[in-house]
Amino acid sequence: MIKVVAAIALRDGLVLVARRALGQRQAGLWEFPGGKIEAGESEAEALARELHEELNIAAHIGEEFARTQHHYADVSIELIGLFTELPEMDCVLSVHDQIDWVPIGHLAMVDLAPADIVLAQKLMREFA
Ligand SMILES: Nc1nc2c([nH]c(=O)n2[C@@H]2O[C@H](COP(=O)(O)OP(=O)(O)OP(=O)(O)O)[C@@H](O)[C@H]2O)c(=O)[nH]1
Repeated sequence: MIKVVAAIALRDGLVLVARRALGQRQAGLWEFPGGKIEAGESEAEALARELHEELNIAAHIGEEFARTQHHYADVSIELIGLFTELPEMDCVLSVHDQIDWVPIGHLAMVDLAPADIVLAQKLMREFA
């Protein structure tokens, strides 16, 4: 089971999603940005590192929102969503080709990675 941390960034009823670029696993699908936890890292440290690597931003990582497990054909992941505050600055994309702030209530219409659907449903229940 691979542990993956993902940013749940909320602002004025919107949530941040990012689209995986061509050449990535699950290319074209949207996700909450983040990545795998490396040896010796806490969940928050891993997410801060990933957001710096992927979006070139220094984020403040907060409490856990939710965690869920998903079994893909070739890999099983535990996806851990952590509330994240992003600075008001432009992101520089590397593994994504687009980012968007979408109304939380519209998450059902976003083409999300399958593992993310449980988190999206909880966001819609609690914040939409
Ligand atoms: N970051 C992220 N990964 C997700 C989400 N949902 C989901 O199924 N995943 C999957 O979890 C895995 C995380 O991999 P990643 O590619 O983002 O992580 P990483 O940067 O550490 O990977 P790498 O250095 O091995 O390329 C991928 O298989 C990705 O498709 C999500 O919301 N955020």
